[in-house]
Amino acid sequence: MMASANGLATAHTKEPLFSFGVIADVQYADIPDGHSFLGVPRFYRHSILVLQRAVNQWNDHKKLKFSINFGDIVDGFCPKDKSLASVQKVLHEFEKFNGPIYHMIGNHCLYNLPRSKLISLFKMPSSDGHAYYDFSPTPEYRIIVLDAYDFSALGWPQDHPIASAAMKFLQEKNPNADKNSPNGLVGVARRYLMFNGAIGKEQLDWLESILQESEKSKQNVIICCHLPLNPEAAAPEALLWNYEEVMAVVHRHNCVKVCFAGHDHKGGYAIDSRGVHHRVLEAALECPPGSNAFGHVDVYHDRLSLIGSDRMASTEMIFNS
Ligand SMILES: Nc1ccn([C@@H]2O[C@H](COP(=O)(O)O)[C@@H](O)[C@H]2O)c(=O)n1
Ligand SMILES: O=P(O)(O)OC[C@H](O)CO
Repeated sequence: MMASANGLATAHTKEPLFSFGVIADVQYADIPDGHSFLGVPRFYRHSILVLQRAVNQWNDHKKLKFSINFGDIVDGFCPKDKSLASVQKVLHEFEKFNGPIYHMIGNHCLYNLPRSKLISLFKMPSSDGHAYYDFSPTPEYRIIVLDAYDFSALGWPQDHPIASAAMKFLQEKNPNADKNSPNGLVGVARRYLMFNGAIGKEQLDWLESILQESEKSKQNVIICCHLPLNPEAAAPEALLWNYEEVMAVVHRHNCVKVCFAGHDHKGGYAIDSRGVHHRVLEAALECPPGSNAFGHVDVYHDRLSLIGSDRMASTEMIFNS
């Protein structure tokens, strides 16, 4: 709390260093409403209206430096002859935002289009065809966007060595005939599902080098990944296969303050044993007509403040050090 001129205590009157918009799991498709495997309603046509309202609010805010889309812009039930047009339709809505949009690849994106096509449609600022990248919006901060499907059975041609290795890995971890079924798997082992994936060795090395650089430059780091990295913040079925390996890299350094994710549509929040905040964002797809799930993040030296609309909970994330 701070003392104000009229003597009343007011919280956080300082201007943020910068602010950015967030939205997750739009999963648009021009198909009737449905539900998840577990019976949660999904509103495939309405979700693009949520995105439109997000972009309007982001533009009205006037001071957002950029926005981040946490993946799954089109649903896997989208008829495959409509995949490209549907992805383009959603991207067209994002393009109405008065600033850059940073995208990431989700499993539903990969049910629709190959990763190479998505990387070019999303205009990812990565070199040599990777779907992971980083950028620094102000000297004090760096944002890292991870590719959760780098090592995955999705999105690579079926005869690609990564697809074969990922299928072999899943065979070893999940004995079910349906590799999307967690039946019989216990606790966090329920994450070994085909709709999840992992950060490959090269990407892990890249993450390590970026975190070393950030630490040297005294930058705070925000990690964004379609798949959650913390079991307290998400259902075990939603976790990145090698979340422990990624968090071991993160915890070797002191610079990562917050990890954001999508994928687990109900959303979640936890602070891990090392003080890193994990915020899983509520999905646009599961907003009943007229409701919303998007927000913006105000970034300060010592904290992040997520201001959510409606179904997206607001969260104050104060750093340890
Ligand atoms: N508990 C579960 C959850 C999912 N599955 C399988 O995954 C597919 C996709 O699930 P959604 O939640 O996105 O609908 C679903 O069709 C099932 O094959 C499962 O087996 N058990
Ligand atoms: O977005 P989906 O359809 O892959 O669903 C993901 C699950 O909610 C993860 O538990």
